[in-house]
Amino acid sequence: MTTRRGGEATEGNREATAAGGLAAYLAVRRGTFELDVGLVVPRGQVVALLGPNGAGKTTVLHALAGLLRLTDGSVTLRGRVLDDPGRGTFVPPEGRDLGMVFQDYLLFPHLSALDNVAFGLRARGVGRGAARQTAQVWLERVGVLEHAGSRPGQLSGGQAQRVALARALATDPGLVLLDEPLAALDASTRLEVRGELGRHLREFGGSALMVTHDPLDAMVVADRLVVLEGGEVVQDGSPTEVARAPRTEYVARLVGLNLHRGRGKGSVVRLEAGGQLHVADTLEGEVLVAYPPTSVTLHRQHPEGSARNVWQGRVAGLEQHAHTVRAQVSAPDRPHVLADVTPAAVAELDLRLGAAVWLSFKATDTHVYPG
Ligand SMILES: Nc1ncnc2c1ncn2[C@@H]1O[C@H](COP(=O)(O)OP(=O)(O)OP(=O)(O)O)[C@@H](O)[C@H]1O
Repeated sequence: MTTRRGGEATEGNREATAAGGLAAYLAVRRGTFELDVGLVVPRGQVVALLGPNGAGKTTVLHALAGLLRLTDGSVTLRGRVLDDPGRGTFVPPEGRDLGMVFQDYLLFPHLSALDNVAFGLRARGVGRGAARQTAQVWLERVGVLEHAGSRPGQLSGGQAQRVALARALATDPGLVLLDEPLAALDASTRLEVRGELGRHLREFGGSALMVTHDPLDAMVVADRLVVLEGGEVVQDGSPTEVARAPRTEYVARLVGLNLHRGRGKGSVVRLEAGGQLHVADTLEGEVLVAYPPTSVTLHRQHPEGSARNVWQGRVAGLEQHAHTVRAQVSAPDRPHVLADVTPAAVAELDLRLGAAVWLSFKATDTHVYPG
């Protein structure tokens, strides 16, 4: 084990052990892919793990669950070492103090909802009566007690999801792992379950880690977002921090902002992709500049007015987003810019792929922060 890795793990361990949570340093090699992630989740905290396809989210879950062995690093939960290849420690999945709500981790079809929830407790040696009693409490807590006697086949998606959550939490695990727990639900059920999920995960008494592709699920359910790209953590912060100051193009798209990298000097930022921006905050050196697509206006002629950032490009993409149209404007030696316009403006400006347009936005609509 390298010193750096050992050092990080020890520091994380100390923090999370004090709070009874999860401290992990995960190094996993799978063919050419390398995961290299430090993760501390105190008890009572819900972390959403986000990232593009192939970023390593499932690898993290599987490594924590013991379904995949670490190449290097360690996993400590509630002060107990679960995995540490350097010391030859490995606790198999069934010996870990975990609850799982995986997309493919289905309820047992032949058992009632009550027996599904009681199953995990029975497997941990709890007597039949006590297990069923605890299961009942949990079904009530997640709001599906009236379906206690139903088999999974008789439950709706939302009800089955609640039973799966009750099953995962009933054993009082130190950590619950969730893999896209809301993905299979229809829009209105999702809205309802999304609101409750965060509360249950914060209140059950352990740490929670949820993989999701949906930024809204992450923002509403989680206290903290951890974003992975290429097997590494590229951003870690509260939903508000991440939404306000994305650090990569992927995160910027996720939270719906334009993001450019550049070098600040006074109130001007010279952009890496070419050109320069006028900004309101002055920051010297490597910076990131973010601004919302709603602040960008498109014109057919060179615009009049006070906006300081103006250049010409061509429409390179048009996408319908609820009640607006998101246009991508590209120009040689300039960064791509997203602009939200109304369908009426699309018609009025005769916006179509390849059309020449001027874009403009104000210096005061930009947010500049260290890059
Ligand atoms: N069995 C395997 N053998 C070798 N490489 C693998 C294996 N499974 C996954 N990988 C590689 O590991 C990387 C991370 O995969 P992982 O499934 O963890 O990503 P993910 O973030 O969960 O992606 P998605 O959002 O698509 O589910 C990918 O590049 C993938 O090609």
